[in-house]
Amino acid sequence: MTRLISADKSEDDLLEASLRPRALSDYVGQEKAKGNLGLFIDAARGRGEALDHVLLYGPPGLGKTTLANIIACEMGVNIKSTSGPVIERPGDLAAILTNLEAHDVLFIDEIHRLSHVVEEILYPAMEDFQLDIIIGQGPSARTIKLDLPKFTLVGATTRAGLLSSPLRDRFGVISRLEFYTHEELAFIITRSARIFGMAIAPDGAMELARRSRGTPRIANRLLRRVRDFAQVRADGVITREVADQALALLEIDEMGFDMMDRAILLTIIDKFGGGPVGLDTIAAAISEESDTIEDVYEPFLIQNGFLNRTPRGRVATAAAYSHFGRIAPEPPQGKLF
Ligand SMILES: Nc1ncnc2c1ncn2[C@@H]1O[C@H](COP(=O)(O)OP(=O)(O)OP(=O)(O)O)[C@@H](O)[C@H]1O
Ligand SMILES: [Mg+2]
Repeated sequence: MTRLISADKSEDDLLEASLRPRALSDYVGQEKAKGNLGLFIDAARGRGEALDHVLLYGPPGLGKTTLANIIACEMGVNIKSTSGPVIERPGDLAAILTNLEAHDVLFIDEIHRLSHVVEEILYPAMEDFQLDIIIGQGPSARTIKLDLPKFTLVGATTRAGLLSSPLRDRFGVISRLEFYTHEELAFIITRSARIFGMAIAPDGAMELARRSRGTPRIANRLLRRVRDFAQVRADGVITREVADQALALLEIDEMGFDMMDRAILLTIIDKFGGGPVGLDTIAAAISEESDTIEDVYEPFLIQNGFLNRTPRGRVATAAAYSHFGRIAPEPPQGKLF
């Protein structure tokens, strides 16, 4: 079963390609990343140079791929897109690199999943725009250096922490994408509704925004589900009431939590006395991958103060207890000093 709230891509997100903003000025929010990139893009264009390599990181669905495409568009260059797990051998990367044109953007999604041997090809390519190729085997093997066009590597990852430091150090621009505010999401939802030709009231957009876990991909997905509901059960207009009823039907609560968020928090609270409990233990208890919990669900729960990550494991906060109408255990008395 695919989760409605999941920030992962799924088939119906193909539709979202049509929702992708194409210019930096249409890209809502992320003022810090946008400000930096806008400046560097202007400077690079002014000098007639390739843009410095850019690393974008942040939870899924916040707009890394979108931003990579916008960078190429704003630079007026081509973009070649690939991803870490797809590039299996050094030769695969060499083939991609030698096919680039000057100033092109090479977008590598999930760059933390590049293999070591491939990563090593990337170092001289990023730094000196050179490719070291080994020809032959054994004693007769020799390396030749090939010059590459000056290109821009845009890397995206949900986990900057998993990047090796030599790789991270070769990026001139490192931008972290943040969760969106409700206002920004309402704006994105209204824009998407306009593109899809749907009728949505401002309070309907705001209600969806509030429940989208700070994530545009989820906002767009909820919009489509709620549209179905509005068509069948209401007169087609997405008002606050319609949004509310549709989301209740989809079991998405007022914080935007769905089954999986609830499972994570309630497991910690009910089965492990509020924690601390290790990530792997939680994962086993709810039959979900630790990586998925860490990448997709946790960031939002942590950022909004429902979950804490401590050296001894995950802990449910007082806010989590009160969200589920539970009484938080008293903190140990008299041990503070
Ligand atoms: N700033 C934004 N303004 C408007 N729409 C956005 C913005 N960011 C993302 N979106 C919308 O959200 C969808 C998901 O964005 P995108 O695919 O770029 O996320 P991502 O960070 O690459 O996710 P992943 O980590 O899963 O690859 C896009 O199709 C786009 O429509
Ligand atoms: Mg992406």
